[in-house]
Amino acid sequence: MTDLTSLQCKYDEQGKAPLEMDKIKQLSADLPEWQVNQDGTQIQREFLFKNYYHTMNFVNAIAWIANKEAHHPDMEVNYGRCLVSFTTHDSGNRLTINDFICAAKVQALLDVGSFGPKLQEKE
Ligand SMILES: C[C@H](O)[C@H](O)[C@H]1CNC2=NC(N)=NC(=O)C2=N1
Repeated sequence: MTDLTSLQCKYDEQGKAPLEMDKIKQLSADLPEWQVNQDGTQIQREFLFKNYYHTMNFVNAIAWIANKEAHHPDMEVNYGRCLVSFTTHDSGNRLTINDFICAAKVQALLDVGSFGPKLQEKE
């Protein structure tokens, strides 16, 4: 299967095409920690961090990805928590391939030392 992190968001017809449920299920198998909502319009994951500093470090990295890809998640940010939700507004708030590409890139941040599991453990 294609590694989603190796793809760039698409702004042609493919990037705007809402995904069918079969495709959503297939793509979300690569992102087991993320939840697709019941009607298949949003994918989200909650990330927990030790403190506000680490949370904001992560939020800033997500913002960098979002600006680079021109695809922006909703983020709910608390002291040690960030809820990241992707949907494609330009497609009537449906899921597109771009949501999965960006979710995979956010997920991959956890493999980087300065965002990794140690910083998500409570002190
Ligand atoms: C013009 C600009 O690229 C578009 O409005 C982009 C910006 N970021 C976006 N982010 C998300 N999540 N969905 C979109 O449809 C979207 N569209």
